Order: sequence, then C-alpha cells, then structure tokens
Amino acid sequence: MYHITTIIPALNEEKTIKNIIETIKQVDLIEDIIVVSDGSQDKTAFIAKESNVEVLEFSINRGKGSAVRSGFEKSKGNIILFLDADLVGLTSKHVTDLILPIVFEDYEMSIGIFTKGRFKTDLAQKITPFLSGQRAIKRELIDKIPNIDISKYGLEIAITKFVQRNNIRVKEIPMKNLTHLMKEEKMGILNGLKERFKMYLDISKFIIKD
Ligand SMILES: O=c1ccn([C@@H]2O[C@H](COP(=O)(O)OP(=O)(O)O)[C@@H](O)[C@H]2O)c(=O)[nH]1
Ligand SMILES: O=C(O)[C@@H](COP(=O)(O)O)O[C@H]1O[C@H](CO)[C@@H](O)[C@H](O)[C@H]1O
Repeated sequence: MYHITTIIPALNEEKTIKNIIETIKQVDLIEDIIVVSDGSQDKTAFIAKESNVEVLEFSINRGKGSAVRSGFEKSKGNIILFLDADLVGLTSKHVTDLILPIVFEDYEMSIGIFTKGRFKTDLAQKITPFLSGQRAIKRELIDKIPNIDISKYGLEIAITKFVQRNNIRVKEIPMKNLTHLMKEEKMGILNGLKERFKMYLDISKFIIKD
C-alpha cells in the first residue's frame, strides 16, 4: 500500500500558495499536505492554515533544505511529493504525472521539468533539470540522503548526487504550461539578485562537498 504526503517549503509565497494547495487537494491519491513556512513575513502560513492543511512555522528563515527536512520528519507517507510554493499553472495532471511512475512503475524518483510554460523558466530547467523542486520520491531514500537539513538551496544537488551514486531509477516528467515566479519577480530586482547569489553559493558548496 502507498501513502503519499506532499511537502511544500514556502518563504513568502502568499500569492501562489492557495492555488497550489487547492490543486493538490483535487488529487485523491494524495493523503496529506504539509506546508513549511520558512520564516515567512507575509500571509503564507495564515493562508495555508485557512486551507486546512498541516502547517509548520519557523519563526526565522532556516533555508529550503531545513524546511523540507522538518516537513519530512512530520510526514507519514511512504512516498513524498515535493512541490515548490511559487508554481503558476499547476494542474492535478501535473501532480498525478509525478506520482504514477513511483506507484505503478518501477521508478524510485520522478522529477518534473517545465516545458512550454515561459521561455526563461523553461530554459533554466532545460539547462539544469536536476535543480527542479518538483519531485516524487520514496521515503526510504530521503532517509538516506546526507545533509538535507543544512543544504539550503543545495538541497537539489544533495539529492542529485545521492541518486547518481546509488543508481536510483529516475523518470523525467515534462510539466507542460507550468512555470514559477522568479526571485526578481517576487522580491524585486535587487533583493532577487541577492537571493539568486545566495542560491548559487549554496549550490556551489554542495557541488564541491565530498
Ligand atoms: O530560504 C528559503 C528559500 C526558498 N524556500 C522555498 O523553496 C522553494 C524554491 O525556492 P525559490 O522559489 O527561491 O526557487 P525558485 O522557484 O525561484 O527556483 C519555494 O517554494 C520557496 O518559497 C524556502 O522554503 N526557504
Ligand atoms: O530554476 C532555477 O534555475 C532555479 C532558480 O529559479 P529562478 O531563477 O528564481 O526562476 O530554481 C531551481 O533551483 C533551486 C535551487 O536548486 C530550487 O530550490 C528550486 O526549486 C528550483 O526551481
């Protein structure tokens, strides 16, 4: 039997979080949803609570990896679905497409790749598909991935390294007409660029880490 928990790390995502939760709720295969508000200063946590899902609230920002790890510790699913909180255009089909290869095929992880959404975000995922925040993955694997809690934006690199080293079977899923808000769109040009620099630093640290 399978039990699927969705974990959504969210830092100041009040514009998009509600639609994402409502879309996931349409998918019967999903048992529960955990939103981890990672020090959000806006209404992210409030809106998620209004939608009647489990909400973990950090009083300060700890980073995406820590948010995901805390959500994972609270979760009960034997399959975990990770979705970012800033998706625009998410449909129940996208969600189902990510899950089915784990439930009914012989895959241990799926990874969603934007396509035909917006030029910039499609291009980013074409170049670095392994950075995608959209994945379904078996619980026992997440338990074995080192350093998730301290990874921040290096989370996806930590997962990718583990998957490559252990020959994990991964299926890439095209996610048509899906995009996300870019940092500069969410935070303004200056803060967005600062956050982007932080992200590249976290990613680089995890690339050179053993
Ligand atoms: O310190 C952070 C940074 C990001 N996020 C969340 O992690 C996901 C991916 O981050 P971001 O949106 O910055 O990446 P992008 O989607 O721009 O690639 C989003 O749901 C963010 O709200 C988080 O929980 N803590
Ligand atoms: O797509 C990308 O290049 C980056 C940055 O996205 P934006 O430039 O803010 O649209 O986003 C991905 O990488 C992050 C770090 O690994 C992940 O945390 C995000 O989930 C993912 O969307």
